[in-house]
Amino acid sequence: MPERHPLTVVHPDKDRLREATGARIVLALADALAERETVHVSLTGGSMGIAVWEAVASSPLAELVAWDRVHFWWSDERFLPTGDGDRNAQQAFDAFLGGSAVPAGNIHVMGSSDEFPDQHRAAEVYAAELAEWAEDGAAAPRFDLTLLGMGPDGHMASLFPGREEILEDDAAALGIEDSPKPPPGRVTLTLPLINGSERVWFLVAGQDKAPALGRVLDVAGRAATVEELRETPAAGAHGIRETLYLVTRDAVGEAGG
Ligand SMILES: O=C1O[C@H](COP(=O)(O)O)[C@@H](O)[C@H](O)[C@H]1O
Repeated sequence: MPERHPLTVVHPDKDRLREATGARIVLALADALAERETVHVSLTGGSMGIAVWEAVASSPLAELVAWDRVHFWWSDERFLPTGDGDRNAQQAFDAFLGGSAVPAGNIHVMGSSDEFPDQHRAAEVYAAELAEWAEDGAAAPRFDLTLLGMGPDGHMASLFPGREEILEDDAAALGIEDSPKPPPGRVTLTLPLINGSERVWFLVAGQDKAPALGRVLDVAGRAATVEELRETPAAGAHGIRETLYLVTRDAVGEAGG
């Protein structure tokens, strides 16, 4: 197993986290595009997961990126009708994608409740779309960058604590029922899929997340045990090349934020 060298970058507050991460995203994409023709990014929802794309939208650096060569995917989605303001894709569209030069064909949204009978079918179809873009028989394209949020309960994507979905090692995507965070129906990528990413960046802000983030950082340099994964699913995610925890001061239990 390759060694992990996670890095935590502490920002004074949410505004600085948003601005710094917006710039970091643009530079990482520009670097990745210098290495290969097509770059794949996996987005997350949540407060910081959307705010950083507002920062990209207003960044003068954004012109460094050939947006027509970047593909967008999601680590999870709320199973709601197309256009619902609570859908992660809709929020990303409003924050950045809608006003960007990214072609519609590069935007791979997870299925919505007006298109599919249930979230399980939406997950199967998303897994098939991922496989279409994979190289060499893999389950998905290699994500150059995966952004993740984390809830105060330690969930990431739609992989929640105290449940078995975090241990799924076969499917690429899963339908989730009875999510403890609304809405109850969701679609999520699985942990092995997320861990196939070159870079995984967690965006974590707020004092309420300090206990869960503490547990994640305790195991960040090694593989989490099954018990640790069940208690804090976010503790299982890491990138092949890089794992970054981009956090606010209060999220690591310091004053401020
Ligand atoms: O519901 C969700 O929550 C998490 C975390 O959101 P946050 O607002 O606490 O940062 C998010 O990462 C996930 O994509 C979303 O569906």
